[in-house]
Amino acid sequence: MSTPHPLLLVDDDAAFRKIYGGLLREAGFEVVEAADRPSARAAFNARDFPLVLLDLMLPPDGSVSAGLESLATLLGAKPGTKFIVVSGAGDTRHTLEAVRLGAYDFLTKPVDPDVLLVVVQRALARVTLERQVETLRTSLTRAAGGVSMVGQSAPFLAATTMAERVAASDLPVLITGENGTGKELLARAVHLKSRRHAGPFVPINCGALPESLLESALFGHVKGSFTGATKDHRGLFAEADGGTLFLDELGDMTPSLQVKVLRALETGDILPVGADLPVQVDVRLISATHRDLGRMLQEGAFREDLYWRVKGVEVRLPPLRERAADLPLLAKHFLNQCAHLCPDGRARLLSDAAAESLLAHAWPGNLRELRHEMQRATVLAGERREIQPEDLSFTGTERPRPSTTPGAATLAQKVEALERREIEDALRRLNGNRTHTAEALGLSRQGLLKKLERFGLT
Ligand SMILES: Nc1ncnc2c1ncn2[C@@H]1O[C@H](COP(=O)(O)OP(=O)(O)OP(=O)(O)O)[C@@H](O)[C@H]1O
Repeated sequence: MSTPHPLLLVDDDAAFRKIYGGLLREAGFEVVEAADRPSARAAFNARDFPLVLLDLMLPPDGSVSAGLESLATLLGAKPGTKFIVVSGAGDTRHTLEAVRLGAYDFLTKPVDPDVLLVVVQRALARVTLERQVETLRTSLTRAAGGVSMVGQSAPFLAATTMAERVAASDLPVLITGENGTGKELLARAVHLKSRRHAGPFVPINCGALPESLLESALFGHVKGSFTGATKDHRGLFAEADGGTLFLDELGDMTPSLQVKVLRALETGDILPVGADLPVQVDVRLISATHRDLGRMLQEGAFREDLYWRVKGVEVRLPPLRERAADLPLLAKHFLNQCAHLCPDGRARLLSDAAAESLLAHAWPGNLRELRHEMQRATVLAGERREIQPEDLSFTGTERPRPSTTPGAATLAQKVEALERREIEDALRRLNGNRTHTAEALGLSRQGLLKKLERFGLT
């Protein structure tokens, strides 16, 4: 992405700021200026500057010792920032002291413009490198145990930090968040960080099976207990013994099954369908839902006693639109994952324009949608090294054009045709009310509007 790097230029000499600020702007930096210590501190605290050019002798007092003290404070607050100290000729003792305190480099006035640019570029390269290392370190930490959860944004880190904290306990965990936000991946990470990590992790989607099948899948059955039960079946509670049972889409469970699950959790006993005697199991429960269980409680659609039993600790995974800062990182992660789809086996890169399109999109399908887009774009880019906006399905200029004809050839075209039909049907059913249609389809209103525009349904 071509956003200019922000740089803070702190000097009380207006002519110096004008000349060198202009030079740096010409070189592609976004330069923020400050003329005294208080305004420098305010600007520094207000945003993230990878680089600061700092004059030590600043108003209000002009004292070097106050300048050094303030350098130490600023460095303490954001140790990743690179400070380049600008001093007058003959000020060696103080510049060396500044370097000892942690300044990255120093320049002596009068500053040679070429030297300034070299020093600034070198410091910036250093910051970039250090940040990349930090990113890799974060994703490697999260990769421990085979689950790689990418992300550095504050809302994502709040969720994973909370999950890490509860992982070691045996408390039940309820993971909430929209579809595709990474709930199952987080559940696996919690399991792998728990004392049960060597035991089984058994996932089941409670919304994918009708009630009777789900009951027998969870609790097992004995041979002959119903037509088709030709042999004993242990059930997933029993399979998860000593490990973790992950109940995905818990909010989709019918009330009568909720009662049975509650009993199993309260007693640690499960009764296979058709069995006379219960079986004891030792299972940690992690559940997930994209539904608002609090509202379901009020509406009587979810049992309160089960709610408190499964909730233990609730971890909310933010939707992708709330973690835009993670988008470039995640896009790169998914592009790397599908490098094998490229003719040369090398991961495709995002052009600046494509990266901007990603940032402008609402991502109703969250990370799953992003992963799908990156796979699709990788294939469409073919021999091209960079992904362009037209490789993305939501830019409206993708190749090949979406088709709604029944004979549509590719999977992507068929999916799009289906999507369009579903939207048209829902709109008809709900008398064209877009808010209700978006709700019924599990989309944000903005997401629906984009699709309407893309499909020419506006
Ligand atoms: N932080 C992350 N880093 C990398 N990949 C991720 C991350 N979170 C999720 N993914 C990937 O995104 C996809 C969707 O994640 P996952 O299936 O865990 O979401 P979910 O919330 O359980 O979805 P659903 O609600 O539809 O069941 C998966 O391919 C998963 O590997």
